[in-house]
Amino acid sequence: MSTTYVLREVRPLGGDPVDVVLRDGVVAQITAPGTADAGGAVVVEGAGHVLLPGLVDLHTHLREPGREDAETVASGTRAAAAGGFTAVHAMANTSPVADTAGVVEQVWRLGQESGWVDVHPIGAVTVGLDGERLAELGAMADSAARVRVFSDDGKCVHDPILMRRALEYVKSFDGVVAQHAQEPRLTEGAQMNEGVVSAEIGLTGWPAVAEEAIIARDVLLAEHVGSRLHVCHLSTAGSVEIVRWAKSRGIDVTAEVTPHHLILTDELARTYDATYKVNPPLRTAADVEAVRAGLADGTIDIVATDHAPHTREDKDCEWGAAAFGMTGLETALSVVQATMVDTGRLTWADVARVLSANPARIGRVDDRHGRPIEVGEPANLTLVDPSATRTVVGAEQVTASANTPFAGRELPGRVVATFLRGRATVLDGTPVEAVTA
Ligand SMILES: NC(=O)N[C@@H](CC(=O)O)C(=O)O
Ligand SMILES: [Zn+2]
Ligand SMILES: [Zn+2]
Repeated sequence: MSTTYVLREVRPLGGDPVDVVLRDGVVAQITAPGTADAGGAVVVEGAGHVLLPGLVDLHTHLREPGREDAETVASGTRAAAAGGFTAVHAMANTSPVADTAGVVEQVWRLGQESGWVDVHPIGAVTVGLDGERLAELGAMADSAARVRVFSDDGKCVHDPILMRRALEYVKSFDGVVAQHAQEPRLTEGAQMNEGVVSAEIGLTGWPAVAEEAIIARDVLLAEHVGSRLHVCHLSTAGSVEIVRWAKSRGIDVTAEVTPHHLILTDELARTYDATYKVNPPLRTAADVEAVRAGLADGTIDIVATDHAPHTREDKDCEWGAAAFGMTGLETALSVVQATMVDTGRLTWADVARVLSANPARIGRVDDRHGRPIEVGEPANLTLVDPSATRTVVGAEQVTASANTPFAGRELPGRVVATFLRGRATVLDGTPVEAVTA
């Protein structure tokens, strides 16, 4: 017998309060506030709390296999649940690279065993991420992991003929190529955004054009072959303009922005604290405004965390030697609330779209995730207290790594509870131990 939950006086998508009953893995009942029968059920008091579909991350680095010292599937998915997620797509830049059916099935199985969220492995586009030969995309698609998203993330598929072939290939199984848009020659030795700050502090710059040139090329390739393209972690005002133009032409492109690119700027590089070293780099305040506007008007489809855990040895060193990347699963929703909801640019219904329904659709897991909150739907849900505030402490994060850029910052909102198919993975803001699938 599974536990029945009554979510008392919660506000689905920020709307009017209702009671929501979860039983046998689904939303069993939605009734007037205070009226659901609590007999035999666990009651979660939710007055003022917003109920969202479980969040879906299209871009998570879980590091297993290969860098279990930074994160494992178990620790990363636990962090995901704490952040309100019920599904994550695990990037392929592991060791070995997830470029065969064997490796994606291994990650898929580890996800099943973890039980915190559904793990959907992303397959590499090229063998070993080396940009030279296409990986066995079809074998990964047909595997038990049912891969639909392919990416060499961490590296750009820069050879245009390989990119074209990949876009053509994924069409046969409704897949998508998620591009890490970085022209390699324009970014050799790059350490941060190219601009006023890089010139002043003397770090090698990563120019906006290196991102924009690849996105422009790829939307044209996607149009030419009639395929589906997804742009990872878009970060510049020019990139937003190109995607807006491509969509106006009917090109089948979707785009993501990370929480950190919605709030942080390259001014932080002046600290020389490598926590702020990330790829693509933090950009200018004008870029931050442009990506917020692009997210608000639908040019940017989703927020994806690009959760990139790294060990202290790889981050607590001089800027030039440090790894690129920052954690994000446990702060994503709060950053979206701070930058987009509390500023009046998105409603909670919009948040459900950009952090759940749209990523579920792009990753083709929308039969289970990103669903409307209705009777009979799978109970993949997250309950948020938007009036709470918290100060982020790196060492208190659930992820196995401490490289959060928000340490010491006060952020709004707190994930109170997360449910995966009606089972609580988080209650009272704390992961529920001993979960099994
Ligand atoms: N974002 C990063 O700075 N790093 C990512 C790779 C990537 O997303 O490009 C990583 O794997 O660490
Ligand atoms: Zn990337
Ligand atoms: Zn990434």
